[in-house]
Amino acid sequence: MWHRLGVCVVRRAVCLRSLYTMRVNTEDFQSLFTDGLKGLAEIFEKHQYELRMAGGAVRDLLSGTRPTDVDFATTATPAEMKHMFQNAGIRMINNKGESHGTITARLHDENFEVTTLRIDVLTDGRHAKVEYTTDWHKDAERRDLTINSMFLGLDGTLYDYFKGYEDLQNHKVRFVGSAEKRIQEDYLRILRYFRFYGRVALKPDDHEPETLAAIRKHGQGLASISGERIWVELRKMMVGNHAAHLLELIYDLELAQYIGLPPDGNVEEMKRVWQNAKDHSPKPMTILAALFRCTEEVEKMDLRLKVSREERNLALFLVKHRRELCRSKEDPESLKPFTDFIIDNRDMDTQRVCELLKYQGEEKLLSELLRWSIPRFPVGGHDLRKVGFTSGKEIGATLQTLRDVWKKSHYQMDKEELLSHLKP
Ligand SMILES: Nc1ccn([C@@H]2O[C@H](COP(=O)(O)OP(=O)(O)OP(=O)(O)O)[C@@H](O)[C@H]2O)c(=O)n1
Ligand SMILES: [Mg+2]
Repeated sequence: MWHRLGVCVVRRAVCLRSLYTMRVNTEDFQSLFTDGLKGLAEIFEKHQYELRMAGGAVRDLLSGTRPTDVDFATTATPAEMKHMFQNAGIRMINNKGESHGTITARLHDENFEVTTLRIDVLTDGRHAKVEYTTDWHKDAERRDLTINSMFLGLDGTLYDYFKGYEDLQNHKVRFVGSAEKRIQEDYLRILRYFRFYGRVALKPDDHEPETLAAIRKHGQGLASISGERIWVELRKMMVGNHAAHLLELIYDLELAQYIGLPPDGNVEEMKRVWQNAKDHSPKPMTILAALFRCTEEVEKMDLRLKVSREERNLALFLVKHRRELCRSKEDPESLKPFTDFIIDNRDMDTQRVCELLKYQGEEKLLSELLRWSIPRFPVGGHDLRKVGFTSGKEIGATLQTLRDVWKKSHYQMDKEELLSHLKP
């Protein structure tokens, strides 16, 4: 499979502190060389600082996907970079990253984030105090997973200090060195592990026992991580492979309570819902909603994770309506209970009901609803005034009656037909 992707063009194994190098020259790699990147490469070369792609982008390129954003690493310090960019008249933006070694340069309308190689000298599970280095191996060593610890030179040379490429080929997710140590440096890495497992592993439940033991041992550390960061990871995990297995594992490892999920979540229901929905790109919240037994649990989760208003409303909607808003026993093929519900609740978007159908595993009704568009009720207050109604209260009540008639007609009746209902 890897050869098909055209990754291995030249292989040269160089034994240098167990460094394994080879050349990458895929179309995706070549396509990254925009005028901006060429300019960036030139200026680093001119000043004889090394510049390599780092982390996630290298992982993505080696697994045959074009990275959405590329982080760069360099031997130049932030001060050296600033000096170099200033002299070359290159604009730098948002200097917020500078304190942890990142400079963002803007070339040909493109931003390039370049981070100085570093060692984490002090970590508290959330933040790190860093020291700059020119040692690539040391920078790789402080990264979370072997598959995220590789660098790629702009000439295509892969620098792989911890067998990340081998792990990627074997679909293995492993921490760099000691899992316990890496986790204690940043507890969010527990969720990152799950997220990347969903991306890389072929089957569920193929974890290294030591990794799971380390996660179980340090799970409580997640309590100190901000809800926003947790939700970013959890949401990405939910759209990857093996999401139900990973959520169940979160329960088995007793992590749920630290990340805003109900400690006694309904895991069996969640697994059922995942089976129902997995082929229909369910929203993360559609699957999570199955864990909640009542709306109070949704509120608690929201307090911790600060999900978007839309996500919160979806969870509340599913928990409230998952049982009673369902296909009718008499006419199971009919979409009508669902479309009536949408018509009755004018602020209800069709999407939310689509998520409900995914939750319930109603494939056929789902594809029908996706093709359905909300019909417009053809009568307004002014129409009733025209035919002699004056009292607002009466107009309101009559409109409601006409709405019911219209619904019974499967939204087929036009204005004239509906108004004719008013006449004796
Ligand atoms: N808690 C973390 C977060 C990040 N990293 C390192 O920083 C790189 C960049 O981090 P980030 O952009 O957050 O993740 P990516 O791996 O690039 O994944 P994505 O594709 O989601 O951006 C990672 O590859 C990894 O080497 C880490 O070691 N520990
Ligand atoms: Mg990234």
